[in-house]
Amino acid sequence: MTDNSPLGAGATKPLRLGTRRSKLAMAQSGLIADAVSEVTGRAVELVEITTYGDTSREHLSQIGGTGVFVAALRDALLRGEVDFAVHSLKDLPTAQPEGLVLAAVPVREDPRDVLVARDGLTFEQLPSGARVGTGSPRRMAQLNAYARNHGLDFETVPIRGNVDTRIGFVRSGELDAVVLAAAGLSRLGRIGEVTDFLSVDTVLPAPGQGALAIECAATSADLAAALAELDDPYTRAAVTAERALLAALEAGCSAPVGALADLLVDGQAVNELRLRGVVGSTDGSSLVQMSTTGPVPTSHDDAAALGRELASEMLAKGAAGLMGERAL
Ligand SMILES: NCc1[nH]cc(CCC(=O)O)c1CC(=O)O
Repeated sequence: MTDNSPLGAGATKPLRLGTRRSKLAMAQSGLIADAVSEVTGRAVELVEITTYGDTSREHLSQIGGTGVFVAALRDALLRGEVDFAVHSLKDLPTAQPEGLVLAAVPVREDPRDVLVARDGLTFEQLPSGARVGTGSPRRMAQLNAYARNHGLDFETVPIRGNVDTRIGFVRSGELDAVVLAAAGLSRLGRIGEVTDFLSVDTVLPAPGQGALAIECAATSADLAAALAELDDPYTRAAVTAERALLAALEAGCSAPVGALADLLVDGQAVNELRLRGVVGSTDGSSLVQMSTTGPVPTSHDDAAALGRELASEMLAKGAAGLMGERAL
């Protein structure tokens, strides 16, 4: 049964980790490669796979948003060209494809968004007319809503590109600031360039932000079991709730939806999971922001139920109307 499985008896070749070629993907894959090598006792080699998202200059919203970076990696997994893959969980479509399993969700990094601004500027210090780059409708909606509510008048500017490109807009003086995920910068060793960490009360991160997903073929049961040693049950529960919220809103990864689940700790005991969600129009003129709590989930279904529950409350408050506004 395990004859041609990657961890089967007699298998001696390195495990093949399919990865995008971007610096961020390589950094993430490198970290997981080391961890997998440790739990399996096997060498891991990186196999570079180019995706349409890596070569296209179009805006993500135009090429379909959800999953453009992921499809090629998944095809390689399903064809058996690689044994496993590492994704940024926030880029992963919520539907789990037939034939693949989410073998592990390791401990999440800092989920927050951050500002990289010229001259060390913090968010509150952005001057009137400052140009703040982000390609994310979620970030735009929340930044613009905050500006409206606090009398700030910076301008959000749609951009795309990898981390180097985006920070480059600030270094060249084209933009005053850009907004990025802390986790990506941290994995690239560039967290020192952050000039402000945005409170999640101001900008709620994308569902799954800061977490990685390790995926393999469902037929590689022994590999999936070994990878599961890298799973963190709390991170898994949190991102399951966040992604169930996203799915129930019928929104994709480029929709203006933020979600963050975290554990509420009372004394020493972890006793509740809180889930916060936000949907907004990209100009920030309307925002549906809600929160719920439930017992710490002990199953995938319980975690997902919390997400669905909050989604239906948000839909009752008009969330669907805001998500129609997909354009940058
Ligand atoms: N959309 C691209 C993307 N996908 C994952 C990360 C960062 C790492 C993470 O959130 O886990 C980034 C860059 C960013 O948003 O700044």
